[in-house]
Amino acid sequence: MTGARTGPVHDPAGAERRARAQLRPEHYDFIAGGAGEETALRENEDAFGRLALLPRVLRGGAERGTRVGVLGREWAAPLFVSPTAFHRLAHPDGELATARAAAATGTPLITGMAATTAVADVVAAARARDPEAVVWFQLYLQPEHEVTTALVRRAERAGCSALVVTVDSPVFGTRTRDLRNGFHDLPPGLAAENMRDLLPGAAPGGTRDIAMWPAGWDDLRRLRDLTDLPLVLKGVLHPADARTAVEQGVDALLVSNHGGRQLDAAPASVEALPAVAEAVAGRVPLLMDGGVRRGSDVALALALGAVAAGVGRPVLWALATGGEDGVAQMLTALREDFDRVLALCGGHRPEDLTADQVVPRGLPHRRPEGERAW
Ligand SMILES: Cc1cc2nc3c(=O)[nH]c(=O)nc-3n(C[C@H](O)[C@H](O)[C@H](O)COP(=O)(O)O)c2cc1C
Ligand SMILES: CC(C)CC(=O)C(=O)O
Repeated sequence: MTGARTGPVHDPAGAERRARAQLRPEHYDFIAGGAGEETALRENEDAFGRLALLPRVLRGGAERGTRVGVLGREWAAPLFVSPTAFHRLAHPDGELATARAAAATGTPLITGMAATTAVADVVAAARARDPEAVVWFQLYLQPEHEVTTALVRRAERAGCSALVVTVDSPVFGTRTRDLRNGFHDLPPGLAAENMRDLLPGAAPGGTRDIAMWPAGWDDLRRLRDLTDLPLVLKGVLHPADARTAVEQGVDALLVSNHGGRQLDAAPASVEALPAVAEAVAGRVPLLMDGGVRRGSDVALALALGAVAAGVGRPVLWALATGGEDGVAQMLTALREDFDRVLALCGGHRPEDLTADQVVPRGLPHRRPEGERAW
């Protein structure tokens, strides 16, 4: 059979099940959980399930490629690793394993401020695999400007090529599972390493060290003056905010409901994407994350206006069960799955996917007068 599948099998549900069996229950819950009743969390995946892709046919066999350009760099595929906290909860090698796997597969990595490995070590691990590896740093603006400044300098010195400012977190979302489990602090030996020596008092130990704080557009302007790195705003869902962000000179947007961990009443990320894409009208690149589990999810996100889609939890499940190799296999399988979906949609390049190829599942609601559905 020509073109039959040979690579690693992509099995998102199985990966989570296997990871759950490995992890301490409160750590599994921290990763898997969302805010409130976990509606936004569920909706991220369900919303993709409500969308179908209309394939185009007879478009010929021009050479196919998955590369995309983002902020002046070529990415191997329209796929990146979203920032998630505390990778050493999932595996002793933590962020180092994730960074190596991302670099080895040509996948850009957004490393988190709440990492259990210092950003300099994360970037070094990635660059040891690929000197050209793309690593961005995710930042929560901090109430003390000096702390924000110190974090930005750490990211710059480490060699990160963009700052991803998470703006959906004026306060912490209600993490129902963490409250039930009493999970607030990292186990002994683990710390939010990027915060080391930035706060008075004890060594950094958990979620309490990272302030989620109601920053404003003024604070963003202050950050703009602080650094020449491109700024990406993460967590924008309202088209008016997207417009303001573009006017303020932001370099890219990451449309996200934070994996359903902040506002539980928020729409699924993919549902918010079309209005943001319309507001931005191509002036800056749009990234998205939330519920991306398979190649067709990436394709749907691209068709609706994103240039690339990110994965959060799938990375942690793969890390928990397989360390660096597990993450590399997952990223490879996801890229191959996307490549196949692209081909099946009649596309040769990611940009070939267009909004007219996205249709809601189910019978059409409106039919010409008097016409029967069957
Ligand atoms: C365990 C965990 C920790 C996270 N930590 C952060 C973080 O520190 N900063 C941030 O901007 N987003 C954080 N996120 C949100 C992710 O960046 C991303 O938006 C989300 O996980 C994407 O959804 P997915 O998990 O369905 O792929 C976290 C998500 C999870 C699951
Ligand atoms: C512990 C936080 C700093 C990170 C987190 O859980 C999140 O952003 O969802």
